Amino acid sequence: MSFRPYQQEVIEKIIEKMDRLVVMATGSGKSLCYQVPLLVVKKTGIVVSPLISLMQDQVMALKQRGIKAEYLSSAHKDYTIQEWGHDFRVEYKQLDKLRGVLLDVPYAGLTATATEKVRFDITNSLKMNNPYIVVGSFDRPNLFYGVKQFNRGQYFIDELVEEIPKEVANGSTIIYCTTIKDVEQIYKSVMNVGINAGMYHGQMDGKSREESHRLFVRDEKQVMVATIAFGMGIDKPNIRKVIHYGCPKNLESYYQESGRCGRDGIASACWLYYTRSDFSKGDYYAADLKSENQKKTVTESLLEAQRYCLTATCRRKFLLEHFGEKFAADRCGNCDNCTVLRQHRDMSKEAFLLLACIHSCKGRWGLNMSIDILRGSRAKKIMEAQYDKLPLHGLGKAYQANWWKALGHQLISLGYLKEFVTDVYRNVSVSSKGEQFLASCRPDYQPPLVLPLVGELAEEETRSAEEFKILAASESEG
Ligand SMILES: Nc1ncnc2c1ncn2[C@@H]1O[C@H](COP(=O)(O)OP(=O)(O)OP(=O)(O)O)[C@@H](O)[C@H]1O
Repeated sequence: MSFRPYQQEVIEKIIEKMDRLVVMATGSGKSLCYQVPLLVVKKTGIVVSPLISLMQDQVMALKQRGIKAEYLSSAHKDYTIQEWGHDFRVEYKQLDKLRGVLLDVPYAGLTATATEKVRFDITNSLKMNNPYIVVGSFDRPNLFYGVKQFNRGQYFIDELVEEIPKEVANGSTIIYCTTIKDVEQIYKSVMNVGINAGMYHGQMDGKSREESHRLFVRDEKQVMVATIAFGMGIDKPNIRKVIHYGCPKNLESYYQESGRCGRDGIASACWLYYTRSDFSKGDYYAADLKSENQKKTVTESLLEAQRYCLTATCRRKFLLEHFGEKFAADRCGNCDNCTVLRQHRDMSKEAFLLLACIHSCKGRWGLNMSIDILRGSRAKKIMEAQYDKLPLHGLGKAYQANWWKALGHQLISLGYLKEFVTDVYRNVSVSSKGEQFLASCRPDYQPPLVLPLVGELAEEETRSAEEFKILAASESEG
């Protein structure tokens, strides 16, 4: 066996008793970096893990190789660290106390998703002494990334189940759900079509979870339907598909969970299915949080996950840049946005209306307000602000609200609009690029703005575009 990038140097440094911080992609082989030094120096190591399933997985794999290992876990609760991306886990901050007990023992922090701020927090909180820091690429080139919009209901579940390979030889699949109720429903549907599936969530007792995990790892269950309790650290080489049924709360979780896919390096796919209501769960996620700052962070993180779902540009580039890694090309050629041929259309007129309306609202509202104005709403808040008097009021009736939202999100992802969080509210304003576009427009002329028809923009496109043309013509005649 030869080492993978960084492994040898990291192993050597720990043997030299240097503290280390290792940030390497999912599936890149971080475990070896702390396991091998212990075997070489023949000493016991303490591994602190954030998830019970991760401990089970590691202990199981070590025992299979004849290495003595045990785990101690909290009795009932499955800890997850969704906040990993923005804040270093509070309990982990206490690990520096071990410094006074375990003298002359090197510390190693290993993660797949730490941003620069979190790296600093880790080395600081663990009082790392002149740590050796390794930051590898986050890219997983063999993974295909794709996103689809869905509407809740049995019809969609049947469609989703159809996409699961029926042959065990085709590898296994994980379906991540956002609620236990969804896990149970999808599990039932998968079993109904004769696919041998397992289930894993935090309300199952420890024994059933362990059994379910074991059967999946041994290929006795072909599909695992799970909440994110079955997440980080699951190391099964032949997972060919990771499906997210519902948008995750943040991209750190998404990267970790989708990172279970294709760990043997063979081409595999990560599909994320979102439904629009997923994006309004920010309040729910933030409900238990005390500080305004934490609430804002959760809202912003969900917003970033929403942007990932709605972007029409390269998904890999988007993900990598989220983690602060520059991806030189504009297209990776291995995501839906880079490979699917999409219809395009000149949306200059519609973009002009939306930008002009948002401009009139002066960044004081979210996207929905401008859409309501364009669609001619006479709701109280519109009348109170006298937005019904704007010349744009009602000019966008021909399109559904969701169509306008999809256009708005495209304009955000292309930099014509900026969405930002104030308190916990999401406001939208016109960016300088959008201002430039507006400056080049007149009511009867807009320079071409050709956009791909993604998601809801593609739906009802022909009918609405025709109606819009008729409406626009009658407005200009009148
Ligand atoms: N040098 C190597 N040669 C071959 N296989 C390796 C090597 N290093 C690690 N692996 C294998 O790669 C897989 C992924 O390794 P590991 O579980 O340590 O990844 P990780 O970096 O901890 O990922 P994650 O952050 O996603 O949990 C494992 O199956 C491991 O056995």
